[in-house]
Amino acid sequence: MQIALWANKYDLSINKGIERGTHLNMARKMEPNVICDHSEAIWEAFRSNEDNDTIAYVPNNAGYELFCDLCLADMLFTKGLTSHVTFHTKSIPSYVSDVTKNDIIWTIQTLKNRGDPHLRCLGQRWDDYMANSSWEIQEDPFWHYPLDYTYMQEYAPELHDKLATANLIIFKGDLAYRKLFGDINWDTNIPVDKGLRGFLPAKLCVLRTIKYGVVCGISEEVAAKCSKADNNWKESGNYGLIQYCDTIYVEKPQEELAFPPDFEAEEIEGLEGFEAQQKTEESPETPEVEGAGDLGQIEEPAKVEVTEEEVK
Ligand SMILES: O=P(O)(O)OC[C@@]1(O)O[C@H](CO)[C@@H](O)[C@@H]1O
Repeated sequence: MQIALWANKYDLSINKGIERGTHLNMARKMEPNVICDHSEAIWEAFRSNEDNDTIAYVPNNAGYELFCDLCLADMLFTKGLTSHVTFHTKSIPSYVSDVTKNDIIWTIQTLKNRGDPHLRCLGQRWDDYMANSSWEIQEDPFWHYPLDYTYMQEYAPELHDKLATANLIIFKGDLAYRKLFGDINWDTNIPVDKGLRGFLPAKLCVLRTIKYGVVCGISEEVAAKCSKADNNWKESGNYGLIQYCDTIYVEKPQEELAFPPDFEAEEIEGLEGFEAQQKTEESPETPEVEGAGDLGQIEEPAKVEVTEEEVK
């Protein structure tokens, strides 16, 4: 999970420089910077499931982050912790590197044709999982609507119902975090279930490096330690969260929010014309890039002294 978490550093905005083979080392180095770690509860959710072991995976950036997400899904699948994975993708990217269905297909096909036998083997295995429907990809335009996820049930009920069939939903990345927690400037110590404001189609977890000010589930003490270690801790991408929720917070404060979206369902449906237009445009073939797969230069992060008890 930590490997998939720290792969979230590699969005196009902070990936600079080229350095080979450093992701595992980086994930090890960054371990103390996971300032909220609900991994045990997540593993327990995998272990305790009785009749439903489907996982819904909501990936974030294409490229190296997606590769790590596929590796995590592969590990859960091959270890028997799930027998089915649905990858939920945006129909069109909100941010240039957001994963689409084509990115997953392209990644798998590219791996299948690599010279490296390990990568080829992964590509072949994932292609087989797709072919026998153990893995599937489901696109939905809701993911790129300007709506936080509390609006899913109303504006994308089928997507909500599909997520509700999962034992666990894995959300990746900063943007998903903002949409989960409504882009609200919460006090960091607001409990995760409260921040979700009733959005809980199934048990969920989020793997996110913090790149923006929305943070929940962190005690005041831990937040103070982070600020002391790094003034820029909410934007640097050097602090990580592995958070879990399986309890519905009943009170719905949605009406009290200052900025409810100011448009009707028909206007959202109007987006369909735009999507149709996008689909008719041929996407250019992706060129073979020198050094593709290399990782970004890793800056030494400021370490935060947080005790094991504090991150749980
Ligand atoms: O979502 P990701 O890839 O982890 O984060 C990339 C990012 O640019 O996208 C978000 C929305 O613009 C920002 O909060 C964030 O900095």
